[in-house]
Amino acid sequence: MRVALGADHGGYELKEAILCHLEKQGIEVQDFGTHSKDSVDYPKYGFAVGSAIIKEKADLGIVVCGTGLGISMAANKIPGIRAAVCTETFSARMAREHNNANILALGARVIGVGLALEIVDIFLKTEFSGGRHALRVNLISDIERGEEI
Ligand SMILES: O=C(CO)[C@H](O)[C@H](O)[C@H](O)COP(=O)(O)O
Repeated sequence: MRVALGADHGGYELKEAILCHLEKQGIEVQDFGTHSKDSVDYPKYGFAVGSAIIKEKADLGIVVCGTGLGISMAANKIPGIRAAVCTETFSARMAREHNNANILALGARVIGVGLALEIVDIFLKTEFSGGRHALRVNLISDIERGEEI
């Protein structure tokens, strides 16, 4: 599995913890920055991670900002990206199982590192269950294409 990782300054420290956690497990990680706590603009990092997924350079993405909100909004502007903000493990599992989310968004000012790493592990190990959920995810794609549903 290849994971694309990105954060703004608010998410920088949690991103570093996630990077270390995933590398310890032998997971291939592409780090799109930011690389310090200096103030930066979160849309650039949401775009970089989302683009890596769409270009098939990574299988799943993880983005982090203060709340997970702004960076997920930016990533979700890319057609084909389904970024889900998760603050607990149940939503992380459902985001993959039911919504086929391809990016996990975390808020470093909302949850602690321990919970964030548990959420990451669950998100990465859960498979999309397809079936009726695939039909619904396809309807999201129809909306992206400007179709009426
Ligand atoms: O985009 C956000 C909110 O949706 C993130 O939490 C940012 O990290 C936050 O807005 C950055 O705020 P700062 O005051 O510039 O550190």
